[in-house]
Parts: sequence; C-alpha cells; structure tokens
Amino acid sequence: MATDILIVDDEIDIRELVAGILSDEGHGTRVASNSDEALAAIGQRRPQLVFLDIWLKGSRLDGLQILEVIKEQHPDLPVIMISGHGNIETAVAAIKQGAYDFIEKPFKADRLVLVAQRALETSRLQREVRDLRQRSGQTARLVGKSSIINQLRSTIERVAPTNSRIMVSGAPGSGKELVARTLHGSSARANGPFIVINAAAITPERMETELFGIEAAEGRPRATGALEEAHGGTLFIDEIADMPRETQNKILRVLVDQNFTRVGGATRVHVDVRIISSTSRDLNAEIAAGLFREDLFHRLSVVPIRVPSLAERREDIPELVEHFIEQVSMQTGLPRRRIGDDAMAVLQSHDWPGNVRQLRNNIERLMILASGEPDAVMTASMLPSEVGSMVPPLPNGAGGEQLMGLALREAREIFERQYLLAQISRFGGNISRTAEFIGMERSALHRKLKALDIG
Ligand SMILES: Nc1ncnc2c1ncn2[C@@H]1O[C@H](COP(=O)(O)OP(=O)(O)OP(=O)(O)O)[C@@H](O)[C@H]1O
Repeated sequence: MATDILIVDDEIDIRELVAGILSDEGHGTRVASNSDEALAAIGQRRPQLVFLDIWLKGSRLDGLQILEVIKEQHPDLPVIMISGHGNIETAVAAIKQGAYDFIEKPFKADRLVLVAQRALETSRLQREVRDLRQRSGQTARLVGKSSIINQLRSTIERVAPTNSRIMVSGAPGSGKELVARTLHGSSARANGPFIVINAAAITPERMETELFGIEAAEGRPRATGALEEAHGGTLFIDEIADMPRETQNKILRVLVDQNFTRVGGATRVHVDVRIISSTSRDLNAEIAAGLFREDLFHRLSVVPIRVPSLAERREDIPELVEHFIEQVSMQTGLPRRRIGDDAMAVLQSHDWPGNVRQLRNNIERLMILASGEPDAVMTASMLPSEVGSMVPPLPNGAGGEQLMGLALREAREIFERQYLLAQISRFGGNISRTAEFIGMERSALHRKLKALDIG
C-alpha cells in the first residue's frame, strides 16, 4: 500500500512539484490549496504525513493555525512545514508547536524525499513503541478505589519525586513491580531507563555479571550490567532476599561508594541510579536468620511501602476485572465479554493467594474458554473449582456458584429445592420417611413441595 501524503500549498507549481517528486518515490499523494480543502481532505481520511505551507494566500487559516487544528485532532500525525525564504523564525515556532520538521523553498528533491522518509519512519516507530508498551502491560496503571489503594497511591505520589531508596513489600502477584514502575514514572527520572533484575530468577553465579557487567578483555566483548544500564533512571531489584550474601556485600559497597567495577575489571564506573527493591518475604526474619545483611536492609529501605494483598481490597475486584477484560482483549484480540453477576460474586468472595496476577490469569482463562457469541456472558460455572472453593456446594454435588449472584431468599429457594429432591430420592420417594428424617410434619412438607413446584 502506498503511503498517503497530503500536500497543502497555495502555489500550484509547488504542489505539483512536491507531489511529483513524492509519487516518483512510490508515495500516494493528495493536494489542497487552502485550509478548508486541507481540513476536508484530512476529515475524509487521515493521511500519514502532511506537507504544509506556512503562508497560504486566500486561505481562511494560515499554516500555523492549520497545524494547531491538526495537532488537536491527530496529535500523532507528522507535519512538515514548507517555509519560504525569510520565514525561518515561523518555521521554528511551528516545530515548537509540534511540527516534525521544515523544508525551505527552494528545496532539492533529495532533501524533500529524505525528510519525508524520516518523518514516516519516526511515526511508524512511535506507533510500534506504543503498541508494544500496551501489549507488555508497561502502560499499566494502579487500578482500584478502595481506601487502602488510595493510601498507597498517595504514598507513591509523595515519595516518587524524592530520590529515596524504596523497599516495596507484599505478597506474590500483589503488584510490587507495578508500584515500582509507577514510582519511576512519577519521578524526575521518568524519561530515564527502568531496569528490572529479578534476584529469584538469576543463578548466584550470574548475579554479579548481571548487576555489574563484564569488563572488556582480550577476545571478550564488554557486557553492560543492570546498574550501568539504569544510569539516569531506576533499577528495580525484584525479590532482593534471594540475593546471594556475597553480592549483598558488593551492593552495599556500591551504595556507600556510589560507584563500582565491572567483573574482571578495575575501571571505576560512576552511575546515578535510584534503587527500588522488592520482597515477598519477611526481611526481618531473614535478617534474624543471618541470611540478609541488616545494614543493607536499612540502606535499601529508606522508605518502606507495603502493597496490600487482593483479599484486603475486595471492593476493587469488579474494577480490576473490567480492566483485565479490556487489557486481555487488546493484547490477544479476544472479544471483550461481559461477566455475569454470579461469576463476579464468586471472584469477589475468593481468597486469591496469588493476588492480582492470579485474578488476571483467571480472567484470561475465562475469555479463552468462553465460546459462542462474542456477547455471551461469562458465568461462574466457567471458573476453575478452586476459585469457587469458598462457595457452599449444592446437595446435588454441583458447585453453588450460581447462588452467589442471588439474594438470600432466592438462593435459599434453590438450595431447598435441591436439598428436598436429594432427600426424597434418598428415601425412594417416600414422603413420610423423608418428612420424619428432615424433621417436618408430613403435611408441612407437602405444602413446601407444592410451593417449590416439586412433584
Ligand atoms: N492495582 C493494580 N491495578 C492494575 N493491575 C495490577 C494492579 N496490581 C497488580 N496488577 C497487575 O497484576 C500483575 C502482577 O503484578 P506485579 O508483577 O506488579 O506483581 P509483583 O508483586 O511484582 O509479583 P511478584 O511477587 O511475582 O514479583 C501484573 O499484570 C500487574 O500489571
């Protein structure tokens, strides 16, 4: 597919020249001679690139005003200004307003082609980065309105702009990494790198090369470690308790000296890195057992932040569920589905030992398993049995998930019906023996069965 480029210029010669050069390169072109034509063309179909003349004779809006409208409607659409001799100042102002670049008349064909290629390439890369971020969950935000999550959010806002080292503690899957990313994203280092090193996933032998890198030596290339990569940004050390004792000593030295040497080297590498660590274990117990250095703990945990478990904030579950349906659908292309009241009630009553990650996995599983029409509702019966373990089973052996979406009165009716059917069948249909066993008058049982539409 040829790219679609719109050229806006009041001079027909320039329009045709630019269009001719770009079509020779295989691009598709459209032209407009004033602001109304230009905005109508963009309204018909969003082009991939716009060349826009600054001075437009006989036009309602001039180039800068058109740029403003374009940036409002399509902030990502790249615009290259065409500037006449002597209005470079205006061209620079246009770049400040969001134009990608400018070319000055008279221009060479090569320059025009090059600047168009670069603008298209940049815009493609920006789109790719945005998609990847979305898919990898890097744009994830802390969802929830419970008072405990609001408190967490305000702590994050307070400590993010400082440079203090932070220890994030919480159960597995509760959102510790997300909290660390949010801290980084709200800090002055937000445009710097956010590097993750997972101490639980790296063997003790590899830990130091991963952290400090390897000095170049004969026949061996230099490998950059996480600390060096995180320069100007944040290093997130996940599961710090799994850090080997030997490495703990070295990290402490880095924190004291503000520099380190690569493995096998003597050069001192100076870095400016904020360290955020996390733990799902009780570090005080690790310290007491002699497994974690107390002095390192105090240096890393200048500000401790505790992430609540999901069971502590069940009222956030409906919002999290909706958030994950949206997220999974975007990442996998699975249709967005509605969740039934019964399923939501079961999800809210579960204990979630695996916390938010486990909830997310269950939503993904539901969306994969749900078959049929895209608007079919996901019901409680589609949930794995361990998720419904809090829910009382029905006498007929089925799980009682469906009861969870009902008021007590209706739930009791379903239970009574199942219970009585099971008892009657147990006594071979003999109402007298059933009544005797369940402790009811025979006539009362008959009335009950009638009221429940049984038999
Ligand atoms: N409040 C929240 N809002 C939205 N998504 C969340 C929230 N908390 C956690 N998540 C999501 O849950 C998943 C698990 O979170 P995360 O990886 O941050 O947990 P963790 O505590 O670091 O886990 P682990 O202990 O296994 O390292 C991620 O997909 C994350 O985006």
